[in-house]
Amino acid sequence: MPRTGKPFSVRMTNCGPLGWVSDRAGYRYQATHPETGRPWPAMPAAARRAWTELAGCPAEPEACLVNLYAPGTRMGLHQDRDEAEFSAPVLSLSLGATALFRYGGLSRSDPTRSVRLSSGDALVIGGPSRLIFHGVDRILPADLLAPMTGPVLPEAVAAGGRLNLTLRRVSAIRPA
Ligand SMILES: O=C(O)CCC(=O)C(=O)O
Ligand SMILES: [Fe+2]
Repeated sequence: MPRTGKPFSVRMTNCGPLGWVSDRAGYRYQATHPETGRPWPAMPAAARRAWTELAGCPAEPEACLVNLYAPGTRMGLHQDRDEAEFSAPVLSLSLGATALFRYGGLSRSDPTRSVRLSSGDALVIGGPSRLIFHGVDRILPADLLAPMTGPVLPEAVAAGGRLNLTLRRVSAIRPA
């Protein structure tokens, strides 16, 4: 995290041409993994397809942030504003355990509501809502989940964990 250098409780990685990274210096997008110096892996085809079908944005997504929530982890209320192009939405895809997702308005002090994001849910944060405050209050215990059929998560995700993919356009879209 900026200033402290401590890790977030939510584990993160990226795929696609650009990845969102944070360290003592702050937050930024970059084309390579900060430790290995290697490019991020390609975005899964299913995620790119979801962008084409749901984002309503002709430009390609450039970054896919992968958040891994172990049971007991959360993400504080924040805005996604490290991108240079706010006309493109953030497309969020949820897998695994259900999250209690909180969202409010364009000011931190605006009233908030919460909604459950379950495995397979897609959420578009865009248009006039592109800069709303949002976060994850908690990951619901597995016994509250609807029964899931088949393996939905990689083995590396602990039981009761959640994966969230956010696809983003990072750089300004050039007029055609
Ligand atoms: O995990 C989620 O549903 C939200 C993730 C998020 O807000 C972010 O990565 O910026
Ligand atoms: Fe966010």
